Amino acid sequence: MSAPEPVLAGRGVLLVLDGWGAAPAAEDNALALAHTPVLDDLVARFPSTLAEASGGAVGLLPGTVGNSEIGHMVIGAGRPLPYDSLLVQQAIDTGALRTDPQLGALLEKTATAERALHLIGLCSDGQIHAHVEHLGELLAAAHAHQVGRVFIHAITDGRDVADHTGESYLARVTEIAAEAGAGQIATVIGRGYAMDKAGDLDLTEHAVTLVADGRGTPADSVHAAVAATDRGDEWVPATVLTTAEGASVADGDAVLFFNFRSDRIQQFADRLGEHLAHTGRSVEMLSLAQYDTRAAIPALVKRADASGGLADELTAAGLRSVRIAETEKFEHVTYYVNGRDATVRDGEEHVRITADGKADYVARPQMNLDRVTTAVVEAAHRKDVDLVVANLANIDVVGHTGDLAATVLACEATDTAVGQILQAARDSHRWVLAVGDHGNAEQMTKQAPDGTVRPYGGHTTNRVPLVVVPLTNGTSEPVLPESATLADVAPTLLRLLGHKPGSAMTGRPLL
Ligand SMILES: O=C(O)[C@H](O)COP(=O)(O)O
Ligand SMILES: [Mn+2]
Ligand SMILES: [Mn+2]
Repeated sequence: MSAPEPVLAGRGVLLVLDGWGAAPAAEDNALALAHTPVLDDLVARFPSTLAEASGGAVGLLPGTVGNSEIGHMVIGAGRPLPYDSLLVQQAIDTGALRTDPQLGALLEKTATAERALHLIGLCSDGQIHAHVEHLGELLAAAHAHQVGRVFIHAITDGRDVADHTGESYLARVTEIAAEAGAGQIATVIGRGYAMDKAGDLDLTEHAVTLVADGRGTPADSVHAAVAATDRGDEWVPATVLTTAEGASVADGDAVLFFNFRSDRIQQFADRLGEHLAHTGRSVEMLSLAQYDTRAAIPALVKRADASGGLADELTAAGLRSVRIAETEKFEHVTYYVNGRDATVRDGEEHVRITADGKADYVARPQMNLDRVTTAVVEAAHRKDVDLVVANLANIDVVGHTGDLAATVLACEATDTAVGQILQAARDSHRWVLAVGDHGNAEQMTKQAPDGTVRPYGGHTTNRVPLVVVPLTNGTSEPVLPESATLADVAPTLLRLLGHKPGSAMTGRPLL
C-alpha cells in the first residue's frame, strides 16, 4: 500500500508579498536588515523554494526585471505570457512595427497635411512601463514618411531606474532622434505628474496642459529642466523647452504614446483626449501597446491571450475566492491575476482597502496594512471561501521610494501582518502559499551610468521566495523542487485545493 498522501486538500490563502525578492544579506538589502522573525521562520521551517519572477521565465525579455503586472498575470495564468514589452521588441526585430499599416497611415496623413506628430512617453530603460530605445523605431518611421515636425514630450523616471539619471536618458533621446533623422524634445515632466494612477487629476493636469497648451516653465536645455527640482526625476516640473517652437498639440496633429504599459499612462491619455476635444482640436491618437483607457486608443501591438488561468479554473470547479489588497495593488489581485479580464466571475468577491488621505509612504510605511490584514483574517475564517487571494503592498510600494530606513520598517510591518495571517490560517485549517511577484526591497542601491552607487527603488531580477504551509496528516512535510517559476503557483494552488492544473497551464504543481 502506498504511503498516505502527506498533503491534504482543503481551503487556503494565496499571499503575495509584493516586491519580496531573495538576495544574500547586504547593507542595501532592506529585507535582511529588517527584523522579520515570522518570515525567517516561515522560510526555514516550511517547504520552500526560490521562484524565477523575471526575464524569459515570466514572458519578459531575458535579463529584464520583473514587474507587478506580469508577475500577477503569470501567477494567475499558470504559464509564462509574452508581455507587452517582449511583443513590442519582437515587432521591432521583425520590422512589423516600422511597417505597421495603422502607423503608416497616420504618418502619411500627418506628413501630407503638414501637421505635427507628438510622441509621449517615459524616457528610461527601466522596461517596466517603457523603453527609451523603442523611440528609435517610431522616429525612423516618422522620418521615412517625411513627417516635418516631430515633437517628443519626455516623461522622466527616477523610480524604475536610479534617481537623478533623467538628464542622461534625455541626452540619449536626443541621440536617438539624431540617429533617426527626426524628432526633438519639446517638453519635459516627471512621472509623478504624468503617470499618476491614483486618480489625482490635479497631478495629471500638469501634464495635459503642458503637452496640449505649452503651459510650463520655460527652459533652454534639458539640464535646466531636470535641475529645476531637488525632488528628483519623478517630480521634474512641467517644462517647455524654448528650443522647440510651436510644440503644443494643434488641430489635425497626431499623438503617439510610447509607453507599452497602460496602468500609469492611461489617466493622462484619457484626460489629454478629453482636453483636446473640449478645446475643439481633432487629434488622432495611437498607442504602442494596448491601453485600458476609457476612450479606445488604437494600439500598434496587441496583448497575448491570458485566458484559462486560475480564475477560469476556480469558476469551473465552483470554488469561491475573495481578493484583498489596498488600492496600489488592488488591480493586481483582480484584473491582472484574472489575465487582464475585468469580468467579476460568480464566486469572486473583491475587497479594496482604500487609503484614508494622501499616501506618504516614507512617513507611513505601514500604509493601510492593518486594515488589509483584518480583511484577510476575516475572509480566512469564512467557511464559504475556498481561496483568499491577498497582496501586501508595502515591501514594493515603500521600496519604490528608495528610502532604506522606511523600507526596513515596511518589511517589519509586513512580517507582523504575515504572522497574524498565518495564525488565522492555522485557526481556520487553511494552507498558505506565500510568494513574491518580483524583487525590490532586497536591493536598495544600484550603480548609475556614471559609476556612482545611488539609492534604487526599482525592481530586480532576483528570484522570489515561494513557501507552502500545507495541511498535512502529520506524516511528513513535502519537499519543494530546488527551482520553480511563478508559472508553478496556479497549478500548486489548484493541487492544494484538490484539483488538477488547468489544461492551458504549463506550470506544474510543486508538491
Ligand atoms: O508603476 C510603478 O509603481 C512602478 O513603476 C512599477 O511597479 P509595479 O510593477 O510593482 O507596479
Ligand atoms: Mn509588484
Ligand atoms: Mn513595483
